[in-house]
Amino acid sequence: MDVDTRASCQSLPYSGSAGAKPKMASTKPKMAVLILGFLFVLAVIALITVAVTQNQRLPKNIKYGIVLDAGSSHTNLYVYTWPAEKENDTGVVQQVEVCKVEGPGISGYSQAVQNASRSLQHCLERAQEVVPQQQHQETPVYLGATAGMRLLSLENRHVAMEVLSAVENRLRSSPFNFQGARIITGQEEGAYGWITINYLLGSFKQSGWLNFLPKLTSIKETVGALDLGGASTQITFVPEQEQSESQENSLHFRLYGKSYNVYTHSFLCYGKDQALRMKLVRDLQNAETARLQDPCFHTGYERNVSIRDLYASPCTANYKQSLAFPQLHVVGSGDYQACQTRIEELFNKTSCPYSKCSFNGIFQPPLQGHFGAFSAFYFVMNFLNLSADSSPAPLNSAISTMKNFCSRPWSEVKAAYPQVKEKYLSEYCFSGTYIISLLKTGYEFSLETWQQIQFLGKIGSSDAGWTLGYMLNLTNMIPAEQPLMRPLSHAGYVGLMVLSSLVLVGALLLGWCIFRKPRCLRKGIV
Ligand SMILES: O=P(O)(O)OP(=O)(O)OP(=O)(O)OC[C@H]1O[C@@H](n2cnc3c(O)ncnc32)[C@H](O)[C@@H]1O
Ligand SMILES: [Ca+2]
Repeated sequence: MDVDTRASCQSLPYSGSAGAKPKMASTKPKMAVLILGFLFVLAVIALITVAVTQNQRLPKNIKYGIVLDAGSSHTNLYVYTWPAEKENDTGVVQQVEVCKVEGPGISGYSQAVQNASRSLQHCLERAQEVVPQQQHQETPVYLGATAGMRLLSLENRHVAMEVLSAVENRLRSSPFNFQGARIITGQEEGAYGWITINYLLGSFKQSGWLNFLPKLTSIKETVGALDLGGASTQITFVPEQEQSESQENSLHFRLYGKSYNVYTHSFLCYGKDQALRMKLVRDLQNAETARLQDPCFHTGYERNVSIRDLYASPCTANYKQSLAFPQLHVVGSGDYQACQTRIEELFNKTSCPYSKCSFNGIFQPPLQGHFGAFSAFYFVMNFLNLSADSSPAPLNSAISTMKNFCSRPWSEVKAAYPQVKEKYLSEYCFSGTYIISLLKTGYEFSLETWQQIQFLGKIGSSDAGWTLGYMLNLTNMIPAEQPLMRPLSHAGYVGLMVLSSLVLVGALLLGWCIFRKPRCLRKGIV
């Protein structure tokens, strides 16, 4: 049968006999339904339009922040960025730039203070390129100096302040919003490192779409932080026992609506450069000649060390003795076991005034949970291929790797890694052995708990370190209480609005078809 599709779905035309009056009573409700239906469809269209247009994302307002990490070995400048409207969310701040300042750390400029400020020039220019010009003035810049400056301050407070004010003047004259340059404490360094990695790993997040039911959301465990610098090392974690035996090692935080009792300790002089100095000074005590055979360097490796420089640090000053020779001639013998024995003498385990200590009589509660180990922990273990992504090589294989690496002659090592800086390459045997001793003997990681350590350099695009946590704290970006959040995301909200509107339209059409039975649905027409 041929059907005229154009006419088939129209309402039935009036078909009474000529001259008969139309039935007004039956058309009135029809009209009312039509008008109501029309208004309903209009309302649904308006609803969808409002959902889509009104709830549209505004163009992103990006903010920037700059932190300079004035470490003992060198200075790094970090540029962070985050969307302004989300600044209280966890995990939204990202590192977009790291610039390594040429030359030594600022504490190395004690003899030529103005050079410390000049050294920052290149990285400040780089930051001016990364941050859009119209935002320079509103972008905060902070400088935090760590163990190198702590040591210089102990040695000569006046010179340390001179260095600090020279870099401060340089930062003040930059187009950014200078917020301060100071020496941070070891406690702060440990705490901010812990905040950084847990912020980046999302450990503070107690969210999910069930935000409004906090009891049901899972609260993640935090991860401990292990930082190894050139002049100090930090250990920070949440112990099982809430009560601490030593107040100076305990910190309390309230972050995103949860309280944390954190243990932290910073060992000044136990960064890897100062630890090497302390070891050499101890070795020197028994030396009769200027030649020192050192098992922590490869056979065939030789290095001259100035005696004056060696004793110039507060870490070694107590061992000062007058020697007949101005230089120490270090000759490598590449023996892991002997090296480890010498290094372990640096950890005094003889007395502990608490129920439990790490070393040097410092309180440390039993290790708890997973740990992220960064800075030199990562540089060294990564070079030695001992920093697998998920869990590290077992302690025993780390030890055999070290035995094997230390025993390789220097000529062979140098030829195998021509692209690696000689200063770093020559010290990987010492550094790897030191890391194992510090973790195993110092902090008492066992074969089992060693597996809980993850050596990490970056988390996402951000370096693991104290700088991000420092900035988050100073810009008040970590709220004490969980910020109120909408139960649905933007996309979820728009989707749900559109879906409900479509369901309403569908229901209306279906109702129309069933109850009004337009001609098209009548038997014989379709
Ligand atoms: O925290 P402080 O103690 O002030 O020191 P820092 O901040 O300068 O210390 P880093 O973490 O930057 O570096 C720690 C040590 O690792 C060394 N280092 C840096 N990059 C390295 C690499 O690629 N391989 C080996 N060692 C490296 C560096 O010279 C330091 O001795
Ligand atoms: Ca550091």
